[in-house]
Amino acid sequence: MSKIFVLGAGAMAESFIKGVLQKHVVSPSDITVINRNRPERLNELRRDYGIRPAESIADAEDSEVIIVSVKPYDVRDALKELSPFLHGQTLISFAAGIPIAFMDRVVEGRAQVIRTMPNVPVAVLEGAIAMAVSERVGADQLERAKQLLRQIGTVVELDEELMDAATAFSGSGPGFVSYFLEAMEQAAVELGFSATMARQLLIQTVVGTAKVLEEWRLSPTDLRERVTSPNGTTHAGLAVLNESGMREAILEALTQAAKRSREMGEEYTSE
Ligand SMILES: NC(=O)C1=CN([C@@H]2O[C@H](COP(=O)(O)OP(=O)(O)OC[C@H]3O[C@@H](n4cnc5c(N)ncnc54)[C@H](O)[C@@H]3O)[C@@H](O)[C@H]2O)C=CC1
Ligand SMILES: O=C(O)[C@@H]1CCC=N1
Repeated sequence: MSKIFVLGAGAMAESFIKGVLQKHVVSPSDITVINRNRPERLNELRRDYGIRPAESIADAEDSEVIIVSVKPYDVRDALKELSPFLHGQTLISFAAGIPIAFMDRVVEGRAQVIRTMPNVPVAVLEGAIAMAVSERVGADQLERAKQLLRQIGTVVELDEELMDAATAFSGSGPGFVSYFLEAMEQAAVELGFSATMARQLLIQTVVGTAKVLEEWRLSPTDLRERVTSPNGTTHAGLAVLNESGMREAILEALTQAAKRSREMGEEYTSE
């Protein structure tokens, strides 16, 4: 694989680096990372992964792939700084909400822009990666980008108008699932468990559930029905969740998350 330049050294960038290095698709010395704040962060990443801290943004010039992993409100400035060093490289953005047309405009067409919404499980090669591209991206570059991202997760290409929704349930998804688990863990503690003991069973329950859904090709409705015995324990618990409006709350949570993605796109790209 070619050289990769990573712009921004936060949580999502680290997950990406961890994932691609596990697959040996690129060697650590071929990953150059730049960060605006906290220079010690680059030393941490060098120590943990062997990546190369960038000397300056100009180092992007030598890379074939550039990962944009700065916060949405930093994308404009980051791309402006990057722009003089672009000459057709593939630019893969992780930023929530920021449209392809805006990025194309800021870099004045000097890069092939691919908008993605990955999630943190790319670090363990179990990412869910939504991807949108414009017609400006060449077939070869698109294929190479997909090959890279497929190493670290499932890639789903979709129309850009669906990216805000994908951001809500797969980008933010690990946060929502963790929230549910936080509540389960708290309940387990109330029921007499230690948090550590409960977590062991809870995490395995989520991993096992996901695997059954995937391997047996069941819908969540099918699996829920298999687990729910008439008048049994699951039935008793689900009755409470239904009465409490859990389903409506989830719908509203994802609607608001998607709306926030759209809003960020508008807020941080207005001239
Ligand atoms: N954290 C997550 O689970 C996910 C995040 N994303 C997206 O990934 C992007 C990064 O998110 P996080 O890693 O959570 O953020 P973060 O805040 O942890 O990291 C962003 C880093 O970018 C650096 N930065 C800002 N401007 C820069 C510039 N001009 N040049 C170089 N470095 C610069 C900051 O110093 C910071 O270390 C965001 O756009 C977010 O929407 C997407 C999917 C999931
Ligand atoms: O919360 C956020 O805005 C980012 C985007 C998806 C996950 N984290």
